[in-house]
Amino acid sequence: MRLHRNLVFAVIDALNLIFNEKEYADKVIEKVLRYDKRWGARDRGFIAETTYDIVRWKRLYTEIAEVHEPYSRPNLFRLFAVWCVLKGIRLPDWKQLEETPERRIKGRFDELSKIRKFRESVPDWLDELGEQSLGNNLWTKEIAALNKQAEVILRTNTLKIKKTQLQTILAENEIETVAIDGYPDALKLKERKNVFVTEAFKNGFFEVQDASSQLVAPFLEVEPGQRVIDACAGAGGKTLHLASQMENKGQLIALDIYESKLKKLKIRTRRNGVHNVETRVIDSTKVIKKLHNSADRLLLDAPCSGLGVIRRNPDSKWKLEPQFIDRIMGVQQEILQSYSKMVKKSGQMVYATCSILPQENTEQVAKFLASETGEAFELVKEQNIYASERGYDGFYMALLKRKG
Ligand SMILES: C[S@@+](CC[C@H](N)C(=O)[O-])C[C@H]1O[C@@H](n2cnc3c(N)ncnc32)[C@H](O)[C@@H]1O
Repeated sequence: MRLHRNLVFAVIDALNLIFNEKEYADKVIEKVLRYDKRWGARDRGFIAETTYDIVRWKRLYTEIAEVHEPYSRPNLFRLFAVWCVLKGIRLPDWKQLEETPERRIKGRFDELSKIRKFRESVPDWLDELGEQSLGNNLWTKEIAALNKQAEVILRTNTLKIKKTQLQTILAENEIETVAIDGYPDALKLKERKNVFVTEAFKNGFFEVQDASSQLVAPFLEVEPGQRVIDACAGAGGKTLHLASQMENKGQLIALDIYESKLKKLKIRTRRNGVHNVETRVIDSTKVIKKLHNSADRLLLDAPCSGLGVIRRNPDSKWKLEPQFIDRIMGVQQEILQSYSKMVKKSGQMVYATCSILPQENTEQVAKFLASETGEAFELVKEQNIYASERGYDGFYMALLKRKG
């Protein structure tokens, strides 16, 4: 691979903004990719993937390069040099990469790879928490799987098109996909491509949604004509899936505490040809009270640590703090306690997170069921979805039924 100076400089700029200015990696990449309109898909891919790679392996690379925060520009180049050496890419004779100690880098890599927190590039506290919560074996496998680059998975919008038709249309645009067993609406891209520029996307024929996330809406067992509430709807990834499972019939109420997210959801419903969604901002407890005892189905896709999706957000390894996890666990129980009252007798709800920690998952559900409000519910089934077992994001979901 031949390295182009302007692309590498863009990576260094991106790393500076992410590591030193603490900006979000996805936003930074969007910004940096706007630097030069002439860059093609391969150039853009190089910038995005190299930046994400160095973010993902930050701890390992900084230990190897022996550099510390805040990173000066020469030190960011040292991290880049480590990336090149470990990838087997021949270093160009640029001033910034002079005197790169290639043998020492390889030696340090071999040495540090023996220790999980360095090999898998995680902070001490997270490595300890992962091992305590999941046990040594599962955590070791899981963190390795979560450090792999996520594949691009699409969910067919069955309101508009059949999966096989979508596959044909994409193939005509040189986007080759394969179906995935056990995920009825999913298509996996054979090769990473920007699918958002396609006519098929603009026509609302598909959404980009991880395979594990595609299991959540079906778990709720919705039917056309029901009243369904999606109480933590965000920008609506699962709302749209629920709408297609309801065949656009019945009432789907999407709630969130952020109006900005619900606005994005509205735009997506239009593209998807979804007509049965109504959005409401939770700006007081009244919004929830008005809906008490009214829902046939309720989805609680709760805010969480996001530890199951670090393949997609590798910088969350560096942004996440133990205090945040403690706080969000309080919010999760609060959501279970107060929002479950929206379910009517014999109705069902799903509590889901994109976390792999039992504290946020099965233990939250057990605590809820043991509480006064929870007595009205019974657990029908629950599922832990591990990245190391399925190859997709880590998720948890529990189906609970309100007694008749
Ligand atoms: C895991 S995300 C939801 C993702 C979304 N369901 C999707 O599939 O795209 C959790 C959502 O919960 C929202 N949230 C946080 N605290 C909340 C609360 N107390 N009540 C309702 N929603 C909340 C967040 O704004 C965020 O959009």
